[in-house]
Amino acid sequence: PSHLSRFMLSVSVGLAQLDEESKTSGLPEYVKIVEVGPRDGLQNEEVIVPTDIKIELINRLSKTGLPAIEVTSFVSSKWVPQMADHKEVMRGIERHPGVQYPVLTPNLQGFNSAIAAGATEVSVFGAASDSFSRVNINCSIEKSIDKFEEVAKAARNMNIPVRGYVSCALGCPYEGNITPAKVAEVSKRLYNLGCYEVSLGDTIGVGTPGSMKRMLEAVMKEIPLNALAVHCHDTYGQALANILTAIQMGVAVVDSSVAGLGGCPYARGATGNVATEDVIYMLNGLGISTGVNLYTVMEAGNFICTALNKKTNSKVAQASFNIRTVN
Ligand SMILES: CC(C)(COP(=O)([O-])OP(=O)([O-])OC[C@H]1O[C@@H](n2cnc3c(N)ncnc32)[C@H](O)[C@@H]1OP(=O)([O-])[O-])[C@@H](O)C(=O)NCCC(=O)NCCSC(=O)C[C@@](C)(O)CC(=O)[O-]
Repeated sequence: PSHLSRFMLSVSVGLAQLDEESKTSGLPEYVKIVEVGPRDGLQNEEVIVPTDIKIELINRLSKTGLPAIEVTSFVSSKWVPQMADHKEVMRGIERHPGVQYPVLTPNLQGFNSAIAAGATEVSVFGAASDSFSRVNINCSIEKSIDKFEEVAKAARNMNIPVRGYVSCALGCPYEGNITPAKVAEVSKRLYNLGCYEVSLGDTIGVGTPGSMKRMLEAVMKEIPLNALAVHCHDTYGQALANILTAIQMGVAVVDSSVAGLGGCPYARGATGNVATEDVIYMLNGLGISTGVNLYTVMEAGNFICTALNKKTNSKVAQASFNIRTVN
């Protein structure tokens, strides 16, 4: 719609000036967005989303300029039936040059299936809470590290990059508070076993800029800043503030989910991830480049929300589509 295009154009006109500002503000000039909607978003839908809809969503996201799209999980379909079509999705998507397509692999069995289906990047997912680890992947933190080491070893032999998640980095649905020291310890172990990047997950969205800052200060003592990402859920409405805090501390990789889809089946009450649209809008406003076209992400969000018959969680998409209705 023309008014929406005009709005986007006016936003982009201001970007050149803002770009100059970000160079002097101490903020990163570029932030990499890792789109997790097709996995973290769709794993939490009550209905099983048809495979062709997932493939179409990923294909649309691939055309937005996003540098990384988490595609699916090679986990047990008894545990997460929503991801049971992992092979078909992995094989069905169009891969665009310059876009990474990571998939979750909790153990060697998942890794081997992922590689057989054509995966070229994998993620292991640990937790800073032993209780959450047991509920989510059926083993202690200690045991999970052994399994991740097996994955990392196999991946190294094949030159497959491995990303690592630390869930419950700002709180656990079963244990409550998690100390920054524990998050730092698990992050360091993932980094040392070969994860090129560690994504710190506020799985239930309870963090605040204060707890984010304290947690990052502890983690940054153990692993390099350029190996850190943040993964914020928006349960308490703090996600953008938490991300801004992380960016101000130098973190330059942010996970987000188109239309704010998401949650974790093993963290009751956890709502969606921060919406990709809202993150891009904020970064655009800060003059930080992402290489991602906001409008086409909104279109992809509109596609999946229409397919799922639900309302977007993105405030930016809601506002933009409201402008359309009003005009
Ligand atoms: C991890 C397992 C598989 C362990 O499950 P397990 O039962 O402990 O595994 P097991 O080794 O004892 O094997 C039992 C059965 O599972 C099968 N199995 C074993 N491994 C696999 C595999 N990789 N793929 C497919 N099947 C597998 C295996 O073949 C066997 O099958 P059976 O003989 O009974 O028919 C299970 O607990 C599981 O699937 N959990 C689901 C984990 C999950 O996907 N959670 C949600 C994502 S995490 C998240 O959302 C947080 C994050 C990442 O977004 C960050 C944040 O927000 O904080």
